[in-house]
Amino acid sequence: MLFGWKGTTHIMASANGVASLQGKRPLFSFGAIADVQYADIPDGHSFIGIPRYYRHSLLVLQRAVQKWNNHQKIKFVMNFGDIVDGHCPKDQSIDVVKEVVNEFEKFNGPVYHMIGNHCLYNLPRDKLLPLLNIPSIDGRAYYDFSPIPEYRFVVLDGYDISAIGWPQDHPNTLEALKILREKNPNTEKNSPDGLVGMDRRFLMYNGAVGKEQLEWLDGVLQDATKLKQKVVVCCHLPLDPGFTSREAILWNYDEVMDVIHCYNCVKVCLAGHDHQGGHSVDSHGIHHRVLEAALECPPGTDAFGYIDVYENRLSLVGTDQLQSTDMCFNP
Ligand SMILES: Nc1ccn([C@@H]2O[C@H](COP(=O)(O)O)[C@@H](O)[C@H]2O)c(=O)n1
Ligand SMILES: O=P(O)(O)OC[C@H](O)CO
Repeated sequence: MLFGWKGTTHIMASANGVASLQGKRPLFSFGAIADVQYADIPDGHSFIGIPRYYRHSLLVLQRAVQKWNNHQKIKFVMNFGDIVDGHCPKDQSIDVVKEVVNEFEKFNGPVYHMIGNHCLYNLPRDKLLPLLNIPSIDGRAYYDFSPIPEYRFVVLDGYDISAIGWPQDHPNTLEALKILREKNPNTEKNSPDGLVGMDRRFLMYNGAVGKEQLEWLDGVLQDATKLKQKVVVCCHLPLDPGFTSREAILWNYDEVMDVIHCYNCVKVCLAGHDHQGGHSVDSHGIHHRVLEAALECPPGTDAFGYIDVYENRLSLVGTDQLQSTDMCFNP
């Protein structure tokens, strides 16, 4: 990790950057929002007492869609997961997911969703993925797309190996439970108590990328390299421990980054889940930007943005809580 910031401490940086950021038109732009976690319930707070505004988050999303539509040059929108909160009454889950998806669909263009732990607390994969329009075989929720020939987006499924979302006897559930048993001795598998350093990520609300998905990722990056495409990797769970809470990272972030670091095509990794947000640049010059959560915006404030994509940088233009960030790289 070379530099970064977390929460409100912002360190300006231009590590592998570019002399002038002015004067060029973006190749394209896309909208971004994370952790809407809507539920029709009164305000509450996280386990450590951070306020959560379950109803207001839908208003944040509505204002986001309005802004993206008014902008007129937003090509698509990325939703970084956790569309609905785990506290949503379960008899409302399907309707609430539909309601939030419907708000996203008011955007005049494609919307790409990814799954988060809270989505999976509400619905199993076979119900959830069709509602989110995630193309899927056997419940897998990873995919890629290329908005222009020069760029490829890879959406990872961070709950591929997970104790939530798969049937209880599914091999992926069993593999996840084995990992949790080995790595987290607490009875409450969401508790990091007693876990040291990076081991604090072995919590039930996180997960891992499985072997098949890793092989798929390798193939996509090989192909992108052949096609001279730059790649943006998106995942609900952050992939870099630089300036992210250790309790929020993908279990096998190291294996995923080992694959990514075999190539030069990945320039930026984007994530949600760690609600306070952050930005780091890893040892290979890859930017990791974790987006601040819509759920934790006090009423009247926002956390969404859009990203202008250039040949040599991604420029995140944030609203209110979502900090603007320039991510420069060698093209
Ligand atoms: N230090 C912690 C943090 C969390 N937990 C457990 O995880 C659940 C989810 O936490 P949120 O902050 O996302 O609401 C929480 O209900 C606890 O069960 C914990 O044990 N210790
Ligand atoms: O979105 P939650 O409730 O799973 O919270 C995740 C934590 O913020 C990870 O640190």
